Amino acid sequence: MGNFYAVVAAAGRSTRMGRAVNKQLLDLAGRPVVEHSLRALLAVPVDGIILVVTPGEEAQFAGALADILQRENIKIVPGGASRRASVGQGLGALPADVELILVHDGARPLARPDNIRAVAGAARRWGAATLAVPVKDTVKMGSAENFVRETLPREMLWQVQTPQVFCRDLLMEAHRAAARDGYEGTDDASLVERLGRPVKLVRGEYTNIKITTPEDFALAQILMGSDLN
Ligand SMILES: Nc1ccn([C@@H]2O[C@H](COP(=O)(O)OP(=O)(O)OP(=O)(O)O)[C@@H](O)[C@H]2O)c(=O)n1
Ligand SMILES: C[C@](O)(CO)[C@H](O)COP(=O)(O)O
Repeated sequence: MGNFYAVVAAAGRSTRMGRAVNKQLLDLAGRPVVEHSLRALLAVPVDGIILVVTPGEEAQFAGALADILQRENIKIVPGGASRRASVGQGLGALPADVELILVHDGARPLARPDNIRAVAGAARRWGAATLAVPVKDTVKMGSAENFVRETLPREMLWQVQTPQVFCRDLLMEAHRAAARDGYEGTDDASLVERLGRPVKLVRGEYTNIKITTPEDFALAQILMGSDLN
């Protein structure tokens, strides 16, 4: 298949990290968090990356990533008020001839190139695919008063990650429909699901964590220096 581009969403506010600086610019093993995410994609390889950052932080990202930006085909664009809007901004900056689109969180620095190749292969076959891992804990649905309503069937539950990969036309249609309907969702796969189209689950690694809270960052520091990822 033709051009394979990535959109990396890095335009969040890092509220749950509770730090003044964008979590994607924190130093993780000598590099900004987001640089690890970019390097994993470039190793796949992808043909180019649109890096979506918080409006007003473009210069900060450009400075922190100066070396890699000089060497690689990476374009920085400002994001939007929600993750869906930010990815939408990234989609708008893609070249016209892109056929396969990968969407990744800038805050997932531990994605492995072999897993990324696997999810891209599944998207080529099925149209849409996401990395995911089977849920390990028992998951219960709670009521508003915190009483258990239901124990969900664990053998069918997956914890969904990024990268998620899509054929261009399908992802574009899903984003147009979501924007039209005011549907935000928490990932891109859910925008495709609501069109009634299949999304293939590709088993990834438990180490592909998203840095959301300070304990995630501490865990990422441990994992980065270990042979577990
Ligand atoms: N308007 C937004 C919101 C989120 N993201 C990105 O989507 C990914 C997943 O979001 P999350 O981890 O929730 O990041 P934040 O929104 O920054 O976190 P918080 O909710 O704690 O503020 C992150 O890489 C984040 O930068 C984005 O590009 N644009
Ligand atoms: C896209 C994602 O990382 C898949 O797990 C996740 O849904 C992002 O959610 P968040 O609420 O924006 O952290």
